[in-house]
Amino acid sequence: MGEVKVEVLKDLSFDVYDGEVLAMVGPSGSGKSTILNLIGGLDQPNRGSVIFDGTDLATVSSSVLTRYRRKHVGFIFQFYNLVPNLTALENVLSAAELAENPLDAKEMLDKVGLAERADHFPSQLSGGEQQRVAIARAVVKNPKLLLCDEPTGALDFETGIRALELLLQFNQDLGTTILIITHNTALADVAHRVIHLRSGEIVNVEENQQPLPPSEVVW
Ligand SMILES: Nc1ncnc2c1ncn2[C@@H]1O[C@H](COP(=O)(O)OP(=O)(O)OP(=O)(O)O)[C@@H](O)[C@H]1O
Repeated sequence: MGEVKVEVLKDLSFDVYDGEVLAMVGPSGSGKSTILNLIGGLDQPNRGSVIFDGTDLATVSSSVLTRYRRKHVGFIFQFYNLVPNLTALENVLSAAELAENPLDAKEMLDKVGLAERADHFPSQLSGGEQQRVAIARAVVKNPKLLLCDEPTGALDFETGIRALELLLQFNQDLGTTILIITHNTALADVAHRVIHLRSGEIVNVEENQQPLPPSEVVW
């Protein structure tokens, strides 16, 4: 940033295993979003590599990166990021149309319990419902990787649990690898592995021998 050098991630190295649910937890500013943006192909690092199935995302062109995002990555954001002038179904269809092997958009809306609300616009849906549409939109592409940035951050406790349950259901049914970044350490209890970050460094990696079902998580 001009004269100011901001070193965000330092000597950071980790693997994400196929089919796992991995949580990255750390305080504000620890670098979680930066990591998600690198893995999601939204940013490229100044140094180092980000390897997905043998391809180093750090060195590919922006069009290769676009294809990578389109084909392999589903994003879920804290504030849903639905397109306001498209209905719930159209939001899901818009993602399906970009994908090579999409799942059925109506079926995905049904799986998140919103088949009846398919023709409603985001402004006509509650926060939890909007997040469920966002989950359907991310999953309909049938991506290898679901990247979730504080997926329960804007939801009340019960609605947050419901969103978590849906994510884990897709992990089980489709084998989708899920990476959740959060400052809420309670969310980490549902993950298979947890990486703890502080100031751009990994301070600890733990394996949850018995991940909790979302219904038993409390925050
Ligand atoms: N585009 C940028 N330019 C300069 N510094 C940046 C940029 N993006 C992030 N940073 C800095 O990188 C560090 C990590 O930010 P990041 O957003 O990855 O953290 P985070 O753990 O996701 O935080 P939060 O939980 O608050 O979202 C912070 O010090 C931030 O100021």
